[in-house]
Amino acid sequence: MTAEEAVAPPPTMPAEATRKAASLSVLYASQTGNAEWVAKHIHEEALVRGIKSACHVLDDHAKADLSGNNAIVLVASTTGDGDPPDNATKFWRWLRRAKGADLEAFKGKPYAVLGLGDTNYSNFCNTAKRLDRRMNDLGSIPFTKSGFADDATGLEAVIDPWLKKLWADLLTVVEYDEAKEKAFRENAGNAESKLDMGKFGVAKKDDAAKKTGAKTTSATPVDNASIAAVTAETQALSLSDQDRSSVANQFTSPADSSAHDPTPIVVSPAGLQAVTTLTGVAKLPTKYLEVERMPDAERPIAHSRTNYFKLSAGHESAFEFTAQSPYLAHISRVRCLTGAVALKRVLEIELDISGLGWNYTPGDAFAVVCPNPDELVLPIISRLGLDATALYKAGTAGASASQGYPFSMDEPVSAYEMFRYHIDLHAFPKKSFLRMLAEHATDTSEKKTLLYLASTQGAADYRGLKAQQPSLLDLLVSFPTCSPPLARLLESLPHLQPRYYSVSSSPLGERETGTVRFAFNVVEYATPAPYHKPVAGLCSTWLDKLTGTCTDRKWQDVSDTALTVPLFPKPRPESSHPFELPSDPSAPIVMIAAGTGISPFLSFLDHRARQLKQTPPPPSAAFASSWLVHGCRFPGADGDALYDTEISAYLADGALGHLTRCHSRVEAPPLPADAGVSYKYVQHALAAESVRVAELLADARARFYVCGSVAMAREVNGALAAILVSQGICADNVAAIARLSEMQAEGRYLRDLWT
Ligand SMILES: Cc1cc2nc3c(=O)[nH]c(=O)nc-3n(C[C@H](O)[C@H](O)[C@H](O)COP(=O)(O)O)c2cc1C
Repeated sequence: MTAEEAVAPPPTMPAEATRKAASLSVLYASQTGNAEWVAKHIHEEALVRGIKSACHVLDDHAKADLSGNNAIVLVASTTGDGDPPDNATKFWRWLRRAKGADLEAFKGKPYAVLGLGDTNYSNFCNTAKRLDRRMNDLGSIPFTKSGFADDATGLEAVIDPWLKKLWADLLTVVEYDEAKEKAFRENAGNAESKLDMGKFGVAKKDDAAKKTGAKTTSATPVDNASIAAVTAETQALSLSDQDRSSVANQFTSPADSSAHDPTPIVVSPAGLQAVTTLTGVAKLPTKYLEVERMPDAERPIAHSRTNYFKLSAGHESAFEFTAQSPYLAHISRVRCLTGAVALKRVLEIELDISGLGWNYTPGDAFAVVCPNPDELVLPIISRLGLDATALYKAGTAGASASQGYPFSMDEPVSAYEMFRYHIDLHAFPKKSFLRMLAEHATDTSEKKTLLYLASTQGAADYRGLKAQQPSLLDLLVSFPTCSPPLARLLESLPHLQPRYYSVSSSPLGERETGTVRFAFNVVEYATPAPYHKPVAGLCSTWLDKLTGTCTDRKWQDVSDTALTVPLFPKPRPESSHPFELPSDPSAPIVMIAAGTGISPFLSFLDHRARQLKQTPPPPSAAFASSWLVHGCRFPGADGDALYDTEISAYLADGALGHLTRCHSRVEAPPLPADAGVSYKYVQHALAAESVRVAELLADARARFYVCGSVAMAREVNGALAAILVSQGICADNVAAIARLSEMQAEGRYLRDLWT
């Protein structure tokens, strides 16, 4: 989809809507921080442009005074399987029930919608599209075209042009202070999107050149020759071909290098060499934050590490715990679910949550608030010339209270705490961030490279940058003369987001033992060729190290009671069809999973196994029509067929009716003794069992659950559609896909997916 196609048809403001709104309300719904970041920057820029603006998360819509004379900008992402983010669930509930004056308030209200989504998922930008429809139905009037940005191709391809148009259109519908708006425009050296590379003059002998031994240039004004010279520096600054191949060799064996070793980014010299003028250069982020170091105040790192989350107050109910104020759960046990031939280790951890008061349901999830590793945090702090223990207070320059901090700064925070607990150090660098870095690079060649990456001409290299997945440390190492002030970094970098995990245990067990279990892959991979940089998953690596890099298949008690995992329960989605067992225990269920996608199904099966031991137990045949289809790579004790022992017991006890195992890396898959037939991938198993699958698809009581990667879910969806056609239930593929969408809407086809 092109940026043009991602935008809805042009709106028409009726003639009567000529009175300008007195203020702006920016509302956002965001699961992992992208939409929040965009919304807060719209709000901050509005303030600087002299617009009376407030910014709130959708669940706090009451604070936005929607009944007032305001224009609304809505920025919303989509999560789950087309679901709204957790921080919009209360808003949807309110909107469904709202009547009278609450609904009247939307009539004639000017609004704009920006959606963030990912076309890898089937319900692209569903939240924003639903919001758009609802606002329209309520009589609100779009004052600019809706934008739908796609994470699969790069959010900025849509967001940047949408923002440009937003500002032009917004000023026609909302009052603003003309002097401030004029000052903003005049200060637009920052906002200039067309840059003559010559205006940066010549490269001077600088630290980078000294470091790399590169030649400096002297030609002025800058022409192609000097650009070429700059390129030579850039090349030296990055990696030569020889370096590149040695880096590649070095990183083909990730064990030899650490995922946190600083890695200079690679920029192709050819692109930079060709340009003399840059166009479409991203705007600088709005400056709004003032950060002050508190004199003679410091907090030792050791103190921060043991006490940081203890500063948060205790809570009465489980859902009062949040990312800022998490519950500290002790680790009781750990085990490794995979054997020696598995390509990825899968760990299961048991946590003591006896003090949390969380009555979870099988299929629920919780968030782990993981810190950044010290191997990254400390070099960044040192590279920026900051003192890790120094305490800082932040505020905004303007009188109006801003909510654009990367985290709550009501209390002083040390530099160490900011970088360890709050800032996402692996966030993909936005073009506006690169522009900001350019502003603070003293070396000409670094400045040019950064501006080039933030421009239209640098688009291919910018994509290359994405493929390299640079950390903040990688960027700072690649541009050694660049030292942005702390305030600019805090404005530009997104929050560190918690990571969500499905429970793999039953709440019936939790009530007995006060524990919850969850399973996860220890994420390790290398970036694509030619970079081959080792990457480690942030949270899974932290949990792995915390529990002593366990390889034992048997549960290991964790005796160190100081080891805690900060967490909070994920609120149940407002959706009427949560990922949970049907209330009728005899309703047929088909659970389709690959890898650790089996976790919520373990929770289902553990629950049913415990129910069978209760008095009175459910009827003996109650769970007979349950079917688990699970895909892994290698079977057996050495492989990664997770939970073999438990699943055999569930089959024997009657908690599970049927099992189909799929083994993708076995040429002629052996049939495990107790496991029925084996296939390569889960979609093959479904296709081979077409008749049975078709009966279940046609059974209004049956539920299909899918958990795992989006890629796997796409194949499963295709296989189910093909069965609907081949078994004569639907006339063609179009009808079959529509039938599956209906099943989703009815809660008969539930998916919990990740990319
Ligand atoms: C677990 C998960 C589920 C997602 N589900 C959808 C989806 O159903 N539809 C969609 O368009 N995008 C989906 N996305 C993509 C996000 O909407 C997209 O990455 C967006 O930039 C996230 O913005 P946020 O950080 O503000 O939440 C999903 C992303 C994740 C991680």
